[in-house]
Amino acid sequence: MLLSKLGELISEYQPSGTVLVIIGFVAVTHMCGINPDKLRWFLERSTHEVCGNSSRADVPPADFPSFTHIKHVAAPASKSYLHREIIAASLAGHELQLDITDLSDDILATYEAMVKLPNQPPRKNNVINRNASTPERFDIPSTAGHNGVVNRKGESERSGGSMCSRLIIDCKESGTTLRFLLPVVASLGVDAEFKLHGRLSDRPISELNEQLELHGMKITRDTPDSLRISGRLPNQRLQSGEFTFDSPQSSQFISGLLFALPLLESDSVIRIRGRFESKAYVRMTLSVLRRYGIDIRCTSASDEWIYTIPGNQRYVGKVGTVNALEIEGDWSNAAVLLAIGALSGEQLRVTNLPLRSEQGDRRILDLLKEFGIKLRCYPDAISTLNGTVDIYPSEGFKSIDAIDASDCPDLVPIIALLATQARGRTQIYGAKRARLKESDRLSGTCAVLTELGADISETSDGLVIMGTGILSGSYVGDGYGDHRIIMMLAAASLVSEQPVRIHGCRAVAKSYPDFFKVLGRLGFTTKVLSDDD
Ligand SMILES: O=C(O)C1=C[C@@H](OP(=O)(O)O)[C@@H](O)[C@H](O)C1
Ligand SMILES: C=C(OP(=O)(O)O)C(=O)O
Repeated sequence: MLLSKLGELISEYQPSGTVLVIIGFVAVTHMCGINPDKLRWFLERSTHEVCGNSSRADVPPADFPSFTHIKHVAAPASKSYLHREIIAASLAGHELQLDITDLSDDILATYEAMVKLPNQPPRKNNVINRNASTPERFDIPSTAGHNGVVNRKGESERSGGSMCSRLIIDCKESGTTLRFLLPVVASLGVDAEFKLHGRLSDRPISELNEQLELHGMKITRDTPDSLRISGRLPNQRLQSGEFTFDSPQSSQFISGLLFALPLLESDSVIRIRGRFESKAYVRMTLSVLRRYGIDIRCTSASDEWIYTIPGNQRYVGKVGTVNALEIEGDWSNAAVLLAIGALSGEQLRVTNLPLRSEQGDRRILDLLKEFGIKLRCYPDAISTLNGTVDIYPSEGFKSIDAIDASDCPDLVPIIALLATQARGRTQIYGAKRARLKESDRLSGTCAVLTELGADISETSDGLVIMGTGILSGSYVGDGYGDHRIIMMLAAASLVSEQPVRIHGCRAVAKSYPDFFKVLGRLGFTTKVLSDDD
């Protein structure tokens, strides 16, 4: 029996709250007439197998062109790059449009904020400009959270409202939106109130706030779900200078400042000492900034990193439309798709993957290989930046002694699931910050996999998993409302004897609104349950 026939996933979509949907995975062969992959095969002159982050030409594998019956799925656009691109394109002065079909909640939060912000710091007379004709004050409807409504095609509609001088930014549950836009707003000299939802009100922010306060800003937190920022003095904006962090709890503090500090009148320095985790995300920030003409110099020595940021810079970019097709694929979400391939016992092709990438979560490729999962990667013929990964049925997974997750914290839940299928003991360490996400992802992952029957335990900074193979427990719950745990649970249904029941699956919209639709296309079937089922 195929593993893929074992799993059954039951989920509840909100906000209806009463509708339960059963999703069972059945091995449905993908049927297609003219196969685009086959066509691409003929167009390609050569195939490359990519090892690590370097690529070498290779002869095509003997079984390579057998495309017709392969299930395939394209990775969605990278959420992290989308946030960055929207901010940079907007600061470059564009009338921002999004061309994205499956817009996630997090990206919507950043977009809605950026279309309301001026794109340049105030001029000497303190007039703030969104565009040439924008007045000094913002037109902000009084209903917080629903202003600047954006349809999913990306057109901004303002619903009218009163004039007030404080901008409302609804971050939803997006840490990136909050931590990137706090410094950006401060650099633009805008008084703003950030609305925080779900776990975002508990996630670390004080280290960034302290630095902003040391540089001319006043931050008030009257309630946990709201944070206000303004200049300490009237019309004061963020002051340049030295910003210091000791083992920062989030790299997003650094990325946010890197977006903001080039806009200040004088030069600044960011100095980081101690442990600097999730560094790959800062590299992503720097790569976007470079494309927008922003000059930042980095030096590092043992446990100190210094970013030197000249002031008075301007973002320069050509396009005002952020198009999902021009953003590289998301390795964090692709990791779940690749794991589904590995666990299903069938061949799966994941396309739209940047084989060379700054994304730390590209690490999943190396981890899959270390787990002993057979895969092949090859770049696209037209844009060699993009590539495809084929996952083949594998005999059995090998455990991995030690996985340092300090640069890829978002992979922790899905790695833990893969480790349950490996022969032996796998330890994940360096993942303390996984506790500081949409949920405590170490205890959440440990709890849900334990309920499913896995042998897993928590350490202070990671997880220890003894591979057991097929999981014989059962799970009913909301996956801690955490998109990454919910997606991992969906994948776990492939190796679980009992149904996996997830309430509130809508939480996946934080990063991957189409996730369950994609599962449907891959052969998972859905069934609506009544409350009595
Ligand atoms: O900058 C980014 O895009 C992100 C940085 C990481 O956060 P930390 O730096 O807080 O680890 C990551 O977990 C998050 O999902 C996205
Ligand atoms: C932690 C995440 O995002 P953010 O920090 O932007 O909320 C995530 O997407 O897993």
